[in-house]
Amino acid sequence: MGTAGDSEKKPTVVFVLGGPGSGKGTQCAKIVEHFGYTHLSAGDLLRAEIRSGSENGTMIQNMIKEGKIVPSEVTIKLLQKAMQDSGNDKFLIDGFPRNEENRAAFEAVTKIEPAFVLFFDCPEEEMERRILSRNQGREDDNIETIRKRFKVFLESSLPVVEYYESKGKVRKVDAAKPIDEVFEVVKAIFTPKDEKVAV
Ligand SMILES: Nc1ncnc2c1ncn2[C@@H]1O[C@H](COP(=O)(O)OP(=O)(O)OP(=O)(O)O)[C@@H](O)[C@H]1O
Ligand SMILES: Nc1ccn([C@@H]2O[C@H](COP(=O)(O)O)[C@@H](O)[C@H]2O)c(=O)n1
Ligand SMILES: [Mg+2]
Repeated sequence: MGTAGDSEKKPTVVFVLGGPGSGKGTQCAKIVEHFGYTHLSAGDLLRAEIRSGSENGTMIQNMIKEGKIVPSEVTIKLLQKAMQDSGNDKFLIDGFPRNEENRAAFEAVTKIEPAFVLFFDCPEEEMERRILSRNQGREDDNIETIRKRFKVFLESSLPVVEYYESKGKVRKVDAAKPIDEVFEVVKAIFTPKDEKVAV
């Protein structure tokens, strides 16, 4: 991945946002299969950092348990390294930016603007149902932390979506539908205009 001032082409970045349990990871896996992007989940990178025994591990673990947002500096370093290591030039960045600090810091450090923001819109009751039946052993998938995550989403993450909406960059998808129906809509968003079949 290039840095500011490099002549090399900037990577394509799509931010994938939506409430906890809205289906970001599920849909990203399908986009990867069909469109050749590399999927980087900020939450997964933070969890891997805890497992690696890093000096930030305890801080990250405590913040995730509380549903709080880890300082941008930490998350952006992990994202940059994963982008470099991938060898790809197009990325789905899932669960980031989660607040205004994440957004501004990523832009300042990488000088990358997202191509667009894929936003999964889903009612809270449906997201809660999905998380409580997810069974992936996540320490934050308990009702107490889920409620905190919903609060952070409303107060800190939705304003980021609104910021990109004001720039005309948001592609909003109804995420309450079954997985394959959601993906039909997502597929149309990623399919280049000249490849779309007229009906
Ligand atoms: N459209 C859907 N309909 C029903 N269940 C779904 C749908 N999309 C995802 N799920 C299920 O809901 C759960 C949460 O999905 P997923 O992990 O993709 O959400 P997420 O947005 O990445 O959540 P988080 O923000 O907590 O990481 C998973 O068990 C997944 O299989
Ligand atoms: N930009 C981010 C993304 C995530 N976190 C922390 O990880 C938790 C889980 O994130 P998921 O996307 O996997 O649900 C999240 O609740 C935050 O605690 C973060 O700090 N910054
Ligand atoms: Mg996820």
